[in-house]
Amino acid sequence: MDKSFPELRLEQVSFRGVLRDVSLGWAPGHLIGLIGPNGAGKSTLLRIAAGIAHPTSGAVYLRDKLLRDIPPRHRAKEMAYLPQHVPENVMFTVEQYVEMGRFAYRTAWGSLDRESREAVRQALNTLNLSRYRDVRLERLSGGERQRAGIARCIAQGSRIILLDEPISNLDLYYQVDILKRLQLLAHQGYLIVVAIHNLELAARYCDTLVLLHNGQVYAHGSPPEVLTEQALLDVFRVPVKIYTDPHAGYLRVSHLS
Ligand SMILES: Nc1ncnc2c1ncn2[C@@H]1O[C@H](COP(=O)(O)OP(=O)(O)OP(=O)(O)O)[C@@H](O)[C@H]1O
Repeated sequence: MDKSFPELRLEQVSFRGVLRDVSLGWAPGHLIGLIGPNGAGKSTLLRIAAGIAHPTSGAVYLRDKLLRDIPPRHRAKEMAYLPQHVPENVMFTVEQYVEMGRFAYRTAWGSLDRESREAVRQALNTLNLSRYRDVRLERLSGGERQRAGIARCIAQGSRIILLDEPISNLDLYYQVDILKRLQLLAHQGYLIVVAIHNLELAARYCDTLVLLHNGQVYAHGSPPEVLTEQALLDVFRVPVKIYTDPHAGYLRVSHLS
């Protein structure tokens, strides 16, 4: 497939005054960072892109098909979605929870095939959760539970992965580890979209950033194109200095207030 062909497309999407006339298109092979202040509409946009909420006007397309016309089981083979909060009070073990990511592949008897069991094993391993496989989700720490959510999405095996603040509860090691893994997956041909508040990590690992402000796209492009001092002042109301770290070579965002 032509990598520049938008796999997932939002066309003039509006939602109850929360999103206004949002048009975006993303191709496989990219890690996209969705940034913006609290209440800007990031979660709403991801829910709409995942087909969990429907736009009040406009449309979402997965390649040439309207997303809302694709049955849930087929959609699950195409895209995975991690909500902002992984449920706490559930009785399932970590393994059972990650297995739910494979629901589209369950046999008519509800069992998992070999490929699914292997996908679950690998995802638990990748997220360093193998030793918790028989522990109930409610017994995990916030960060461990978030990693279980990411494991469930990765186990799903779909080429589009939408993650709402996947690193918000993670320690520094896992923040970097997860972003590196997502970047690698994206560059192997996945389309990955993450809502993220850490602007420096977003700049470092994402190929493209979308800056949302009051439900509209304020800027969309490469990290240096989007992260400008004026844009951050306009959107976050914080004066910042943006510069390239002379030692690391990465963008730094320094608060001036
Ligand atoms: N179903 C809904 N109907 C109407 N308004 C909603 C709905 N869901 C969310 N909102 C409102 O939309 C706004 C944007 O919410 P959203 O969760 O998308 O923001 P966000 O950018 O993800 O914020 P945060 O960084 O705090 O997670 C909020 O003011 C919220 O109250």
